[in-house]
Amino acid sequence: MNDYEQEDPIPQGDLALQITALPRETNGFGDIYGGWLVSQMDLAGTAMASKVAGGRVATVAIDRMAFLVPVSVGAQLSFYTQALEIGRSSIQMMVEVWSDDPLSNEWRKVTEAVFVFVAIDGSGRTRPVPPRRG
Ligand SMILES: CCCCCCCCCCCCCCCC(=O)SCCNC(=O)CCNC(=O)[C@H](O)C(C)(C)COP(=O)(O)OP(=O)(O)OC[C@H]1O[C@@H](n2cnc3c(N)ncnc32)[C@H](O)[C@@H]1OP(=O)(O)O
Repeated sequence: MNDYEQEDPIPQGDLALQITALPRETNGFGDIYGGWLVSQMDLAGTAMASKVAGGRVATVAIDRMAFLVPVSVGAQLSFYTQALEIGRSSIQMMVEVWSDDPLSNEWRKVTEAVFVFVAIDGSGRTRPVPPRRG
């Protein structure tokens, strides 16, 4: 079994975004385009990272990306995020995408990646992530 195979079929982290995959997001084969999925993952991760960072963040890296299964048009996609590691200015965030396919009635993980966000100030310079409260 490799790192990406599903040992535990339960989403990890907090629900950050839900969206329906529409026909306009397909590639030439009629499957949902991976690049669109990546940009939605970035939006979900940015929303959660900016909460952790207490303000503006920038995506500095995307690591360990895996597309596990194709996404069908009409699938209800749920994006889950989990902060894995918080450094001085950086936040490593696992982003998982789960699909509820109305045709097959299947609920499964379709992709995951670790995004690295960096807390920045209004001038685009790094700033420390504030200490967590509580
Ligand atoms: C079919 C599939 C097709 C898919 C393909 C289609 C794509 C389809 C669209 C997708 C869409 C994607 C999503 C785009 C999302 C945006 O567009 S966001 C905008 C793009 N990002 C940017 O513009 C950021 C540009 N970078 C910067 O401005 C500077 O790098 C930053 C962020 C100010 C950081 O500056 P720096 O000099 O690197 O700072 P430095 O102090 O060295 O590092 C800061 C921290 O980052 C960490 N760090 C820096 N670099 C890295 C790295 N590479 N790795 C890990 N950590 C790092 C450092 O370790 C440090 O951590 P701490 O110790 O402070 O915790």
